[in-house]
Amino acid sequence: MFKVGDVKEIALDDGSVKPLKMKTLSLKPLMFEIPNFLSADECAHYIKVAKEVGLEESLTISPEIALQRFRLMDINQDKLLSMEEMMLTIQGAMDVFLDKEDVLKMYNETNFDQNHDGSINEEESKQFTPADMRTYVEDLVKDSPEKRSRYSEEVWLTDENSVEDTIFQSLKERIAKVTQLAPQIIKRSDFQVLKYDIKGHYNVHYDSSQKLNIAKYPCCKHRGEKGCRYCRFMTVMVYLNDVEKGGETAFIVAGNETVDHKYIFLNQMTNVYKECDAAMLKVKPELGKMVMWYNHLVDQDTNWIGELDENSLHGGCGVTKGEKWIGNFWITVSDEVEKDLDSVVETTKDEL
Ligand SMILES: O=C(O)CCC(=O)C(=O)O
Ligand SMILES: [Fe+2]
Repeated sequence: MFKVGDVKEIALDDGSVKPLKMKTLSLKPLMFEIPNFLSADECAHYIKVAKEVGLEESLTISPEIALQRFRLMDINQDKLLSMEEMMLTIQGAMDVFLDKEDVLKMYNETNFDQNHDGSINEEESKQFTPADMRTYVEDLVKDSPEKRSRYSEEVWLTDENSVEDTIFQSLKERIAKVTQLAPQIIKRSDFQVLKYDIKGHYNVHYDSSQKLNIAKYPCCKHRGEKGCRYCRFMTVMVYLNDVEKGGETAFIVAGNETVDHKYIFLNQMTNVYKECDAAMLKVKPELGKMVMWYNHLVDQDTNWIGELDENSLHGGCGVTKGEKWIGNFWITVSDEVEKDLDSVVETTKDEL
């Protein structure tokens, strides 16, 4: 039905003269781009509102969880933590991507590697605590934010802080039109503005959650809710400015037949700050351009949100000149199409 490279015209009913041009970028994940989805004025508007509401640093792993996760990863179980294993330990616990030189420097500046052989044996591992290592790594990334898994600032634009904002309301209508989803589903999704400075980036991740233990972890109704999983069926992302250099969005395994997570992890392929060029598909940030993709496959029985699409792994490459602003619209649904359709009816009733 879709073919990579195909362009489909979508006429808007809002008086726009030109139809939008939607190009298919990939089938795995199913992904499209629409240039000039937002005008320069609209982009400037979101940047202004984001600044007014106030941006905050984007976080990944909280310091408490980092401490819990610090179990030394002796992958080959030889009771010795090699350089690579130490790099993966720090990555898994703190979402920080060190290279060999950084680990050697850490060993030189601390007493972790007492016999100076470049690895940590059982005896040495008992001489320091996870907290010692965390303190060292936290200090290191203060000056080297490019080693973090994510370096950006963000703000959420919600109906509370933006309900009067007609530009924001019209964006939702436009998204409903191009995604062909009910406006009410779009309405309860989340919109976030992100800013990246130089060295800003976001290493590889999924925007949604795996469909494990559905009964135990139902779809979250609200962002930040605990004990649930993200059901972000689609991501709609708009670039709000032209980036002088860098800042592409990288889909590292787009179009691949299989996705080997172990290989990706062990080879540090998730580090798009360093490995951006290795990605299968890269999208260049351009003012007003929108990209949208499905984070999930379609369930054959329900015709609604299915398994996570493993090919949707992606990240934001490092900004090397200028700054980068984007808007993310996460289309959030529930597991059951009936529930979603009911809520559509409910919301419509509320509005009458
Ligand atoms: O900055 C980008 O290009 C990607 C951002 C992203 O993946 C996210 O915010 O979830
Ligand atoms: Fe993302």
